[in-house]
Amino acid sequence: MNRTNQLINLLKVKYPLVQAPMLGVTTPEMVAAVSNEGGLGSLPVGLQSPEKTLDLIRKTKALTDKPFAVNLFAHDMPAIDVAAISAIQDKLVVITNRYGLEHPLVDIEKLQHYSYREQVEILISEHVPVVSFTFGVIDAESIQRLHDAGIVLIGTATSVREAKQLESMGIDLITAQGIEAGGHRGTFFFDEPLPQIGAMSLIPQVVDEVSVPVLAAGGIMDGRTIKAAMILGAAGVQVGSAFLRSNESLSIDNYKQVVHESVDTDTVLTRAFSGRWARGIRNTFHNEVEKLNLDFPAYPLLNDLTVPIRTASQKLNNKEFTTLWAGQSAHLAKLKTSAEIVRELIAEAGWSE
Ligand SMILES: Cc1cc2nc3c(=O)[nH]c(=O)nc-3n(C[C@H](O)[C@H](O)[C@H](O)COP(=O)(O)O)c2cc1C
Repeated sequence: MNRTNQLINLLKVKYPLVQAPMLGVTTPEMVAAVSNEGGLGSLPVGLQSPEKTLDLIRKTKALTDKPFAVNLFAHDMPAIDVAAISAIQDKLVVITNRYGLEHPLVDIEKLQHYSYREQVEILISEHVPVVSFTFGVIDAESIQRLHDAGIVLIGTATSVREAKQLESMGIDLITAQGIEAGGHRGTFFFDEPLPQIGAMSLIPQVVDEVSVPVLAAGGIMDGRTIKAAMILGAAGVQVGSAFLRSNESLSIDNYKQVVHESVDTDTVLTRAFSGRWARGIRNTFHNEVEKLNLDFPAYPLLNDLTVPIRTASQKLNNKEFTTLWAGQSAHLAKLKTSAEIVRELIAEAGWSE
């Protein structure tokens, strides 16, 4: 069986097309629309409480009876150095004051402890068919429990070394995330410089080194890029930025507009919002935080500190103090329904014939 058929059989989908999980952008409506069209929608629940996770899964199930993936963040919570984090918050307040932005302060002593382990129980009891994850590998016991429940696992790799690590832990499918990709890098080996490998180089090298099917991610926006990824050896594709401007996207109007007007050089990698490297369209917040020369705390501590700033910015439809995560090809994203986007991708890829 070729790798695409293997992937289709594993995921129980009609087409080898996965909508990338995009926390803050993806809605149950987007996930269901993609799955209903024969692709695999992915519901992001990284950093969400068990209650919210359950609610989102149930909302999605109410909209589709097709398989969809639920996406976790596979990191552990770091220890919190209250004094150091408070000092960073003080620096952020100077910025927001200067721009007259509302900034409710975070009580650092009460920062929530996220653990994907609590979510694993919900995924099992809700009989979720596919679980994907980023920011590392979930622990061996969780892998075993999810596999015992018949759940297919997809991990994210940004280098051959990470892909091999995922395969060695028994992960069923690997998303090879090129440097073009919007949002956070899935990188999880921190003993080497950040891998910055483009999809064109990453996909064939990962495909050569692992035996499980590989999903290509990063810069895939249309039939041309799908076909290129498949020629490079991908079994299927994972598409994110193409859905940024969809009707079902949570992104504020200004975000959709700036994505539309963006050019190839507008996105950059930044640690400004979360302490982890992520690709988005540069704005005032990036520039101001970069000037601070912060000693970035482990994820998600800076993320927690910037949530109120982003929320305030979004309320005002202000694009300067919120995340504008987008891939290098985001300019090609279309203002359509998610179902229309999927149908177009399938037709352009030549899969509907
Ligand atoms: C707005 C946004 C949010 C994202 N959030 C997540 C997430 O929650 N989990 C995840 O695994 N990947 C996340 N990603 C990365 C995507 O899974 C995927 O790698 C990327 O979108 C592919 O590149 P493209 O944007 O060029 O299509 C996000 C990407 C974007 C653009």
